[in-house]
Amino acid sequence: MSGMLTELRERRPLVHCMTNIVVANFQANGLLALGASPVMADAPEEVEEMASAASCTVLNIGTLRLGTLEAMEMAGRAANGAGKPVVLDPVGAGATRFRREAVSRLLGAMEIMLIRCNAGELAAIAGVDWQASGVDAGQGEMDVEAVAAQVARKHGCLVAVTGQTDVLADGERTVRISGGHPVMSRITGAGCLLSAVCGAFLAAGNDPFRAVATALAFYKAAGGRAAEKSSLPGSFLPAFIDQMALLEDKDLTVPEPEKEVRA
Ligand SMILES: Nc1ncnc2c1ncn2[C@@H]1O[C@H](COP(=O)(O)OP(=O)(O)O)[C@@H](O)[C@H]1O
Ligand SMILES: Cc1ncsc1CCOP(=O)(O)O
Ligand SMILES: [Mg+2]
Repeated sequence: MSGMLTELRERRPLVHCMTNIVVANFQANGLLALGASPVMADAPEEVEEMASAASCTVLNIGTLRLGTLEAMEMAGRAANGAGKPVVLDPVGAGATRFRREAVSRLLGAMEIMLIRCNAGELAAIAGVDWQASGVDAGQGEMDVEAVAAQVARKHGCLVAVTGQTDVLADGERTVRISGGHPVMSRITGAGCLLSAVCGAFLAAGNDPFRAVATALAFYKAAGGRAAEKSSLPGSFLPAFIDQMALLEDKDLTVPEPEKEVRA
């Protein structure tokens, strides 16, 4: 039986990204290195057609404008109608009122399969008091696993919260994925590309929880291996892209989920 990474490369999913102006090129190159096929498209005139044709749609609010928010709602509904997974990356959700309201509009307008965020963005979505810092995780106190599970239950989706250790929750089960390297937080777009990588794995796998856990493990492994070549941000970047192309199923360890104990 072939593994999920092999399956993904054979299927070469078309990943429709509605993304920010900072990371579009990095996201496209990372998806290509992984073995997926990226397409960036956010014009309202074409997003429904693109989202229906693509294998998944990834919505990223990093440099959102009102017109794009409306186009994202159209794309998300079209993806839902075509049975394709939608991933939301709520970049900087806690930074401004516009971003908070955009996230709640998107969550209300469509079925989102996965929210992939950092701790600060999770806090903003859950309404937990937090010191936001632009698009970075910021500072605060929160039981990440409990809050991720709560958000997953509320919105009926998977929630992946990344950082030194990643947490994936579906409201019933939780998995923690360690590894990677701190240099991953010193390049821009690591989270944005990961959200798109999760979309590619969701499109390739039949079990969404397992697909996202595998995507997180893949990304941690690529980051860890690249950091062995260079842990300086500039030279880490190309090494990271290379490792995404080089990794194989046998290099991945995907931990088993734990059942949530609820009061
Ligand atoms: N201190 C760290 N140590 C190891 N891996 C990290 C660290 N910080 C971030 N990562 C990894 O970097 C990737 C992007 O996560 P993160 O930095 O949380 O996203 P974002 O860029 O959206 O804030 C994830 O794979 C995460 O596991
Ligand atoms: C710096 C910046 N500003 C708006 S979007 C963006 C990129 C954020 O990327 P990531 O969340 O992956 O670090
Ligand atoms: Mg981010």
